[in-house]
Amino acid sequence: MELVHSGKVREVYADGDDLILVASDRVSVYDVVLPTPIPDKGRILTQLSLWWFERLADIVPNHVVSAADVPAEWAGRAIRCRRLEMLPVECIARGYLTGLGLQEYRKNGTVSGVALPDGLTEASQLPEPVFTPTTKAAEGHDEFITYDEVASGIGADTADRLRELTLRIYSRGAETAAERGIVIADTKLEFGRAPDGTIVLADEVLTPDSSRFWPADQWRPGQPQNSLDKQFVRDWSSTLADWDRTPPGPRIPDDIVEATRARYVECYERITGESWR
Ligand SMILES: C[C@H](c1ccccc1)n1cc(-c2ncnc(N)c2C#N)cn1
Repeated sequence: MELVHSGKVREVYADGDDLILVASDRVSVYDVVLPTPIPDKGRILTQLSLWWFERLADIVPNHVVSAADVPAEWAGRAIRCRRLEMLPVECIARGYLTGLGLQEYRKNGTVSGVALPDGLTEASQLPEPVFTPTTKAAEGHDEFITYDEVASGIGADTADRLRELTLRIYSRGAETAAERGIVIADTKLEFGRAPDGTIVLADEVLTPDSSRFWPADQWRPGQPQNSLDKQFVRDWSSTLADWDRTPPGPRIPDDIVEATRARYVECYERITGESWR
């Protein structure tokens, strides 16, 4: 099986006409992959994606061929998916302002060309979710692009469809999570085009790796929010005086690994209502 794409925490292999998307147990903080695996992280996030794909099928078709027909060594953390012509846009929906979106807003009062109200601050909830696409930068951080730039790149109809789908999927996810005490502040989606031209939801969907998950009962606009999944690792890593946040990073202590694993289990169980087995 040929490796065709490698990301910080996932790989894509070619298998005949299909692809196999494999999620590892690696965790990345501050864009650095740490050397200590979080047991079951890959399985938990893969099963969460599958749960969302099923519940979003009324909104958009997806790329899943099979979650079972994958090599045994990757059982539970790999998805056989149909090969699509991926669209060159990171489709980001934001319901809250933070991260690079907040930085862009503070510079221009807009994000991806979308004007936002004055007076917003760290973790402000936006009046309504906004589509803030970025490019897929080969190196470094993705760049914000305007909706018009997306349209000039892939056509107005496709751009309109991506915006509509991104916002509908985010709203469905955010509403579902809010009922379970979780704020999904933003999410990144990727779409591809099937041979018949249909726009298909690909990649992973509404996971803590592709989205910001915050505990709703701790939401306090005006300050950085705790990440539901990664906060233990972030807090631990910020205590390290001698790590300059460059790879490979220090080994994560066992207690932080276990607490982080428990948070991924909690994300899965609270969102799906199912016990992690
Ligand atoms: C961004 C993502 C990625 C994942 C994991 C590691 C590095 C990159 N990726 C997805 C495809 C892709 N290509 C064609 N058809 C598809 N159905 C998919 C999917 N999903 C290529 N890359």
